[in-house]
Amino acid sequence: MSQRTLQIKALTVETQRQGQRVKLVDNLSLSVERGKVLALVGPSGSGKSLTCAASLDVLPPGTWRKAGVISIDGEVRSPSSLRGREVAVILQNPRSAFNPVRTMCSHAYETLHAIGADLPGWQERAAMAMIAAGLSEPQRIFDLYPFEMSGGMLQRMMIALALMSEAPFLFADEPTTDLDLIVQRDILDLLERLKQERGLGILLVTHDMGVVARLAEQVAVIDSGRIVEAAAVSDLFLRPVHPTTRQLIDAHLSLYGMEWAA
Ligand SMILES: Nc1ncnc2c1ncn2[C@@H]1O[C@H](COP(=O)(O)OP(=O)(O)OP(=O)(O)O)[C@@H](O)[C@H]1O
Repeated sequence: MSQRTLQIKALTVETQRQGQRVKLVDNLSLSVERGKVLALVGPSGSGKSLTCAASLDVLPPGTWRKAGVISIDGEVRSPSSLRGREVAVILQNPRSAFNPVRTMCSHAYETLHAIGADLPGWQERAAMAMIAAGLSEPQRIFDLYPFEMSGGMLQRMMIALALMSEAPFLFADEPTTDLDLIVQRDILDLLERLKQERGLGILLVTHDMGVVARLAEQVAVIDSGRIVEAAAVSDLFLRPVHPTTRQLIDAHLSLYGMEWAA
């Protein structure tokens, strides 16, 4: 494992509202290690997705990165150079991430072409990634269009596209949100296996504390663009300090009919 740690330092993202500059992400720092999952949790609109987007230079129009440095093992990197090479991405709602008029084969080619890996044998590389992501019949799936696949299959395909790049880090933004419970469990199992077998370093964006408990070692809690608490998962569940953390855990416990032990 050559690259070990991806660091986001002092990231600030701004927008303009009624003539005023507003910070959407405020001086945020995170560290993602190979073979580990760091969960970035927080309420809706707290800045989770913008943190990922700013780190890869794909911010939406009307927002910009005001400050912040991304480095791998201490070497400063331009965010756009990381995308698809050092950092692969999977998103929620896989259906909207695919071009409806292109087959899976075409998507695989495009992914490999974008990183200069569209070399002879690219189809075998694509097929191996698809098998690793749990798509056991890659030759059949190559010919399918998105509308011919279930949400779970599409999420596996998105993970396969991420694996094709052989990037050491993965940003997974709400990867299970729109999937049914059984598929959610399968996708979380798959991410866990990829973390262990490939040593992927995963930044897992979620507001679901169940997903955090299942997959992450470390958690950073974000509220209004700022990290308000960071801890190992077990410590965070046992001794949450910040009110936002307590709210997230309370909501999770009440959803599943449980209460605090003390
Ligand atoms: N293009 C944009 N222009 C202006 N403000 C934006 C833009 N995109 C997002 N925002 C604002 O930035 C803040 C953070 O948004 P972000 O999408 O990062 O939140 P999030 O934590 O990922 O939320 P969710 O869990 O709902 O996906 C929100 O207040 C949102 O309204």
